[in-house]
Amino acid sequence: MQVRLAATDLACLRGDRLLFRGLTLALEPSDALHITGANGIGKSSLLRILAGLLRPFSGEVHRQGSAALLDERPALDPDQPLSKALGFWAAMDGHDACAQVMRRLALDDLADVPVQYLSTGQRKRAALARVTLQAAPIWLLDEPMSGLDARSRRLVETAISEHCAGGGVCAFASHQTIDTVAARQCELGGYAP
Ligand SMILES: Nc1ncnc2c1ncn2[C@@H]1O[C@H](COP(=O)(O)OP(=O)(O)OP(=O)(O)O)[C@@H](O)[C@H]1O
Repeated sequence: MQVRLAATDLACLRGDRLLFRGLTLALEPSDALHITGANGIGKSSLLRILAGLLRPFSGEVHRQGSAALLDERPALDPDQPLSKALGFWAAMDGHDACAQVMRRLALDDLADVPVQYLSTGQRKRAALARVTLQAAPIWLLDEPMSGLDARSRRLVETAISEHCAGGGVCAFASHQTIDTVAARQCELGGYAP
């Protein structure tokens, strides 16, 4: 799999606040990066910069391969049953792996439940299903473990380790460790001018 995610000398300004600067990273196939730091330090901002959704104040991002971002907005139609909401995106992405991905994330029993009625943990697994269906080699996951019970946590950990074992890369922001991957650490410490 041709995949690489690199960033050079990144700085991020939000409002009038410089969140971080001088951040350089490079992820090769099968690499995982665990982004840590206090609330508001800039983890989500960094993931959005890496995804190409937010312009860095300075520095550059290079992506070889497409990226899928998991954040609070999974872009699943709230009025549709989960299988149809996911199926829409699977069709857009040109494959029919929906049932298989739902099974792997233990979502089959929720196939007929409208997205808006999913619980926090169910919604998180549904969002990861959406990311999985994108078949992008670069995963950018914002708090993939928050709100999950032990069983869901294992499912998500397995999905991430399988993605990396298959040659994908994964950068994730989390206050929790993910036991199944040997992730490098990127601690955002804040910038004191
Ligand atoms: N659109 C915006 N304009 C100005 N400031 C913003 C904007 N979006 C976020 N911020 C600020 O940028 C800072 C970093 O936010 P970010 O969501 O990246 O932090 P985080 O490390 O992911 O936090 P958490 O752990 O709470 O999720 C916060 O102080 C936030 O208020």
